[in-house]
Amino acid sequence: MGKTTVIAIAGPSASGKSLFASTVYQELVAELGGERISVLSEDAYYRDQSHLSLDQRVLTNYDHPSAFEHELLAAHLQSLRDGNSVEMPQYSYKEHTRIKDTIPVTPARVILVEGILLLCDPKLRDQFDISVFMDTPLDICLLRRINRDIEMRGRSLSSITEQYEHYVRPAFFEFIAPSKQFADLVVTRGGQNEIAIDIIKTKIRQLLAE
Ligand SMILES: Nc1ncnc2c1ncn2[C@@H]1O[C@H](COP(=O)(O)OP(=O)(O)O)[C@@H](O)[C@H]1O
Ligand SMILES: Nc1ccn([C@@H]2O[C@H](COP(=O)(O)O)[C@@H](O)[C@H]2O)c(=O)n1
Repeated sequence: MGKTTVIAIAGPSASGKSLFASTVYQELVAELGGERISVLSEDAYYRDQSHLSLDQRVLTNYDHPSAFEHELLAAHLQSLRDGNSVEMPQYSYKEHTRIKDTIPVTPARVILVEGILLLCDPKLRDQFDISVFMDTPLDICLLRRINRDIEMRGRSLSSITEQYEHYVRPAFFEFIAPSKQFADLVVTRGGQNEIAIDIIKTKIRQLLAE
């Protein structure tokens, strides 16, 4: 296997990062097979809070860098670059903590990693060869987050709007928007921007052909 290339996909919550990463991954796996591409999620590296009660866990600010174990994500990316498999944690948005199971991730020629604060952290930025920022307007993100969090994450409308006002929106202006400067490619509209998906797929095909 040649040198590993890590592609980061960052941007606000519900901007389409997961959809973008999974579309690129699934379309390339259908075309080329899955052995040479892996996907990681920053959300899997939210800190374990199993020592706290559920009432205490809901008080955490999940949009602040301190909520993530970025050291572990950076270490896992380095291990994958070094040719070693890692056990990626799994996270429950309903329980607000990690679950016991992990997912084995094998070293791959191309690693896609997606998450809100990836480009804010210098030790993570050092691990990225290509960085993409999903520049979806914040009002569209909010509408998508409301639908997704009610359907997929077991949230009420009032809990979503309260969390959004106190934590999600402030973190966008303090951490996420300023991190756009570190992106190589800025993608408008979200996870269904077919031209942007095609550009990343073309780059990955080139890397896999080297
Ligand atoms: N371009 C788009 N058009 C319509 N819905 C979209 C688009 N991009 C993403 N979505 C939807 O918005 C929600 C949030 O997208 P997701 O990929 O989970 O965002 P993120 O990973 O950035 O939080 C999901 O339900 C997804 O299907
Ligand atoms: N227990 C948690 C953990 C995280 N969140 C929110 O998830 C967002 C990041 O994930 P995306 O898929 O939306 O990028 C982040 O904005 C957190 O507020 C949560 O609500 N509960």
